Amino acid sequence: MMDGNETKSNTVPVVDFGPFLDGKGEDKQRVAKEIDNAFKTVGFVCLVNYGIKQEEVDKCFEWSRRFFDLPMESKMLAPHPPTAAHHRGYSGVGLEKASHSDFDEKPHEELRQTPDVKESYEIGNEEDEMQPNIWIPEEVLPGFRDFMNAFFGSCTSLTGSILHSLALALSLEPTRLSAAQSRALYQLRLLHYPSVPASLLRSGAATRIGAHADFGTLTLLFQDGVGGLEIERREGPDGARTGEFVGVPAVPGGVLVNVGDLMERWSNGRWKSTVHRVGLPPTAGGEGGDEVVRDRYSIPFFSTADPETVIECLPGCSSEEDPPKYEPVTAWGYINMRMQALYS
Ligand SMILES: O=C(O)CCC(=O)C(=O)O
Ligand SMILES: [Fe+2]
Repeated sequence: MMDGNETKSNTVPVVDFGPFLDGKGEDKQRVAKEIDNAFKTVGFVCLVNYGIKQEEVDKCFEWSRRFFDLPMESKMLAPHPPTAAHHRGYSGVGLEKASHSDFDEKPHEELRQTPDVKESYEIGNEEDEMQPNIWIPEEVLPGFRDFMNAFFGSCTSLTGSILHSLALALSLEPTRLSAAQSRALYQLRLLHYPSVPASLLRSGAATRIGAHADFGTLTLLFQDGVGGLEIERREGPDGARTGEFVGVPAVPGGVLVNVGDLMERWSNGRWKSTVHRVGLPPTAGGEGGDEVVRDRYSIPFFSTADPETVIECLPGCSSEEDPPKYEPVTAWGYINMRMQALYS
């Protein structure tokens, strides 16, 4: 449950999603308000009882481990294409560099000097003809593809339920937001951050994932217990930015959900897309030690609106004092512009 104190100290509010999935009208309304509040002030919420069994999440982490444990030549049977436009398959350490939400070439070039020590595997909707999946051959990891497709379905369904709750918070038709994401052109990402000397992360010579905001509407983020995720602290009822980062420890049985830039835009800034990064876990030893930080796995699931959707201020998100701040843009035009910045 969220309360005022938690918001002030800016830990990510923990919300029990069970009553939204199974409860009556007033339960749904209460949960919707809690999520609305978390997105207004922090930009992140941690859901428990969210309808995907922990067993299924654990299995996904196991498959991820098995995938990344494969020899390089096997992983390279499903290589990420050299272009940003087709974002599927395996990327080795140092290939992708997260960037902040500006598109200025110069700072981005400088940012690229600091490598992200991570490898990733991107999976999309099997129906997505624009970006077909790039699987490793079935015999290399039998069952992997079926499992990932099923997990993709579970995450899609959870995303739909969260969108229903957000529509409720705005007093809109329950399907007002989910209908704009009906094609589920989403992205499931397996991430592995190999172990790395703590000194490199501490000095900034390397990062795990640099500070960035997500592009889409909502991201689900499953973390293991290693730690190191940090989000920019926001304060006050309008979630003002502070430029300071705070750690977000994993909550057992919880999934993080965060707002992306497209959703911030759609909601006219009501829901905040908060900058986050992964660095040195708080448990890493003291200054100057030569210890190695153990490897870390995480599983983000990125959702976005259907490409042709025009993203313009949602009903209930503007007023006379707070008129629409952004030009209408199609989801496709917006995401494309952001993807170019990643691999350029
Ligand atoms: O690994 C994490 O916990 C965060 C990953 C992330 O922010 C991303 O892939 O966009
Ligand atoms: Fe992210």
